[in-house]
Order: sequence, then structure tokens, then C-alpha cells
Amino acid sequence: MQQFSHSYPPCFRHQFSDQPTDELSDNDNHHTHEQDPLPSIDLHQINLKKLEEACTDWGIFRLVNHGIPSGLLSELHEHAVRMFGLEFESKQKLFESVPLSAMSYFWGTPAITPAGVPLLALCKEKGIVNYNWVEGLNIPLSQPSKVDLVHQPLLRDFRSLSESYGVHLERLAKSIFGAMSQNLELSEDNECYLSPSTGHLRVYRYPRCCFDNQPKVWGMDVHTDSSVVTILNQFEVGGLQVLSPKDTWIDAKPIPNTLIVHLGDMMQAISNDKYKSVKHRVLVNREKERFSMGYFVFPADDCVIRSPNYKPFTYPDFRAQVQQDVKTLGLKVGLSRFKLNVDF
Ligand SMILES: O=C(O)CCC(=O)C(=O)O
Ligand SMILES: [Fe+2]
Repeated sequence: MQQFSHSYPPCFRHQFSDQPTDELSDNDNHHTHEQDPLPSIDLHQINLKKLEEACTDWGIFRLVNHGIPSGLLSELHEHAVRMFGLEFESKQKLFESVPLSAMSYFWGTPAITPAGVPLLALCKEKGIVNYNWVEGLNIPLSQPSKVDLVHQPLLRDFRSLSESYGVHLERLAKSIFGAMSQNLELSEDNECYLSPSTGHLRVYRYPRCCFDNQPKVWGMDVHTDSSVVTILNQFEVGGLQVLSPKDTWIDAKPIPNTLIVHLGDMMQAISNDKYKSVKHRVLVNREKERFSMGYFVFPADDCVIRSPNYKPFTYPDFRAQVQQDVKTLGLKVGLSRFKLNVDF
């Protein structure tokens, strides 16, 4: 067994015996020069028409000229590599010693409660592998600096880098939402549809996965995000796929100095289904670990979403329904739970 696999949760270790190689795999595709199929939006000069098309047809776009210093992104990457690379048992202990409001650690599922606790204990040692091949850190950005991490320098520095990154993400989310509101002609009464205080960051490591044949294992299986928007940074290794307007899966490759913006379920509801909450998934990689970071932002808790296709509802109503469905059915049903005139 590889030595570095000791940083993996035990359920990610057992298939793991060969050497990593430097060859590029199919989804390690950041150096290919094919044309990027995703629509691209320039934050310096948002073209409203192009944005409208991207939101209506795709529900996802690539953001260029975002103005986040590349040094900040590479520092975040280095810290993530160090933190996830700690031996699993000490990593667990480390995160147990800090309040969930500062940071929480999870693996096997991206579904966690608002407090940061995984919703499902999916990691089975034997039998069908139905957990996602991912480890993550959840970092709420709402109460910056209130948490005392003085005795944990690695986490303290990471938290502080995350807060600096959060300031940029808030700026980006506000600009993008502002432009979408203009296109949708939303009134100023709808300002609560985007509440930066709900923002949180998820940092992921997708461990190498050596399943050759079946069962099919996902880094993250097909889903839509519940957010208004998600702003994603992928480091070096690809694997993210999105459902295109033609209903085919396409690679959303890591391209340096660009971010990926997903529209989430809340944005689809706010736009009364004019905009799409994009379906996406993450492939596993045999040769390389993958790191990514997603920022998720939601409506204010007491903000009622009113759209003709939907019963009035708040984001906490939606989240509670998702959590119940994940617990009882093992999957998120999503927006159709809140639509008018839908039979279950
Ligand atoms: O890691 C990625 O590229 C995507 C993560 C994602 O889809 C999510 O956290 O909802
Ligand atoms: Fe997602």
C-alpha cells in the first residue's frame, strides 16, 4: 500500500496498490488545447446578452478577468494539500478539536447538515460502494475571525486565507447576481435573494481511485447545487462534467485564471425556471488526486421566494426538505417539491 494513502479515510485505501504515474488520464485534461465549449463571461465588462444566453441555455459559465490574485489561490491550494495530506487519524482529531462554526471535515458524501455534520454514514468497508470518492472541508464565512484557532496554526492560517478569498467571492457573487437581476428585471425588493452572510466555502480532495471496472464510482454523482450561485475553482486536475444544452456530458476543464460559475436551484426558482440549475458530476481519477474549492451563496433565511411556478418558500424550507429526502429516500428530489401543479 502506498504510504500517502494513510491520509485517506480507510474506505478509500483498499483498492490502492499501484504507483501513481505522470501520464495524463482522460479526465486529467487541463493541458489539452481543444476549444472550451463553455460560454465565457468577462467580469470586467459583463455582456448582458451573453450572460442571458449562458443562464438560459446552460446554467453555467466560465468567468474570466475575475481579479482574484493568483498568489492567494496557490496559497489556498498549498494549504489544502498539507491539511488533507495529514494522517487520517490525526486529521480527524485535529478537526474534532475545532468548533464546527470554524471548519468541519467530512468524507464519502457532500451532503452535510447546516452545522457541518455528514447526513449519511455511507462509508461501507464491504459490498456495494455507494459513497462519493471525496473528502471535504466546510468553512462557513459568515462569522469571520470570531473563532479562536490560536492553538492550531495550520487551520488558523487556512481560515484566514479563506476569509480573504471570501471577500473576493462576495464581490463576484454580487456582480454576477446584479447583472442577472438586471436581465430578469427583478425589483429592489428582491435584494434578499442573495445574502452574502450565508456564504460558505467547501474545499475538496478527490482521492485517487483505482476501481477499474465496476461498480461505477463517482467523485461526486450527478446533482444540481441548491445555491443561488456556486463559484468553483479547480486546481490543475480535471474531472468536472456538466450537462450541455444538447443533453450530452462535457468536460469543464481547469483553465488557469478562470473560475466556473454554476447557477443553483434557488436561481432557477427566482427566475421562474427561465434560468437553469445545471446538472453536473465529478469523475474519479486513477492517477492523480484532485483538489477544488466551491463557494456557495443563498438567499437570506427569512427571504420568501415568490415565483409564479412555485409555492412561496424560503431557503431553509428547501434545505429541510432536501435533508429529509436524502435521509429517507437517499436522494435529493429538489425543486419539484415546491412547484405548483406537480403530482408526486
Ligand atoms: O469539485 C467540483 O468540481 C465540483 C463540486 C460540486 O459540484 C459541489 O460541491 O457541489
Ligand atoms: Fe455541485
